[in-house]
Amino acid sequence: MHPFEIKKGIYWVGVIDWNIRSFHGYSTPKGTTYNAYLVVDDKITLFDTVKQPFKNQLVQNIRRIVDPRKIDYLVVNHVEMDHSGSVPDVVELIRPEKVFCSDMGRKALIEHYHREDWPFEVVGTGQNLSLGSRTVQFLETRMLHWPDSMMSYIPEDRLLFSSDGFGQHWATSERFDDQVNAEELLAHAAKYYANILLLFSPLVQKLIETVKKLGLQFDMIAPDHGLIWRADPGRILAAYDAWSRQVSRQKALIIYDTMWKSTESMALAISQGLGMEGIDFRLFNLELTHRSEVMAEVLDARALILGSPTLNNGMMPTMADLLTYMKGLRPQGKIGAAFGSYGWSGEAVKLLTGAMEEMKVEVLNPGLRMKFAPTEEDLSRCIEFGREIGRAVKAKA
Ligand SMILES: Cc1cc2nc3c(=O)[nH]c(=O)nc-3n(C[C@H](O)[C@H](O)[C@H](O)COP(=O)(O)O)c2cc1C
Repeated sequence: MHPFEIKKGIYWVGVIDWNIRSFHGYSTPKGTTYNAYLVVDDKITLFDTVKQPFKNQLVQNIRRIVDPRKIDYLVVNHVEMDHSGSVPDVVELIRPEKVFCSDMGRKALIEHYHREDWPFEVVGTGQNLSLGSRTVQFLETRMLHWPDSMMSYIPEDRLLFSSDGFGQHWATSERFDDQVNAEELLAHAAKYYANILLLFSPLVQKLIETVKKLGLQFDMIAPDHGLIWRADPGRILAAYDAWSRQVSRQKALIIYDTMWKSTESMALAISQGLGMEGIDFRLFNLELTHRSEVMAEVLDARALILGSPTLNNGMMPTMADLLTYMKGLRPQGKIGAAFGSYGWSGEAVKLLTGAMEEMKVEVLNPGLRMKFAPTEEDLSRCIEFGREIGRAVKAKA
């Protein structure tokens, strides 16, 4: 993909990764982009690089605008290798006067690439760098989502290079929010938030406060993945505010696995009960749905209803996988309950209940266990179980 001028003298020089399908446990069925940006001013400055196998494409893009050796500064907003993987080659090629990064960024770059000799210049919130007609204001965003993370704001252009914040894993030929379907874009941004930033929600709240305190205005928010927000940057800021406050709606998820469909028939009956109470619900069979798709739905759900048959005195491995993943992402303010079929010892429901308690989910009841295939009467109990959860969902509003 050719470079693209996003504002006068400011270029997207990133690359599109159409083929990536998995990102540290996160499914990326539609690929991603690694965005890097070049600001041509008295001091020519490159903001971030790309994943190492794409370094030639990055350099080609830069060459279409300037001779890479004319670049004066490199800013590393985030050290994770999808953005810094090309830093060693780029530093070798451009020989920058300075490499700007946070204090933690300098440490992490050395821990990754073992080059203490690079011309590091450590910067933090409140520090400004003049590029000539423009200024870069650095904004440290520690643990959003790594200790080294920072963002760079150019007040003259009201432009924020937001690193991994406000990103989406979505490979497109379009570069801006107004060129794609708005709902689809927001869904990608929500999935990204739920799978990468959810656990840092209190820090997102702090960032929103800092942005307000500093009076930063945005014409454009340019993340390191996906599309650039220019039509209405306020929309993604408002979404981050809601997601980080973990605002939920009257929605319940029934997440389950099943070997011989008894747990599945319980799931369907429970969903009938939820429907009778007017609750939006979604069913996810974990054999068919990736954990990261489930997390995207967890974001605004109020109830988590987890089902597993007992397998070898435990729960299904897909459920254990989801619980490990979800626990790390720390969803808050949920209510929940467990269910499942069993044959003789029936431990799964208790294990699911315990896992939810560990995640601080407000567990509504001890759960519903049924021996082998449920009878009609059993299914009526499942419907009532769903209704009880539905009423709790409404009461929590
Ligand atoms: C390989 C295997 C291991 C099982 N282990 C247990 C067990 O340890 N304890 C138990 O109560 N039931 C056990 N069961 C029985 C299932 O829990 C029971 O068949 C249940 O109805 C399956 O629910 P499903 O139709 O939703 O898969 C096991 C079944 C299979 C196939």
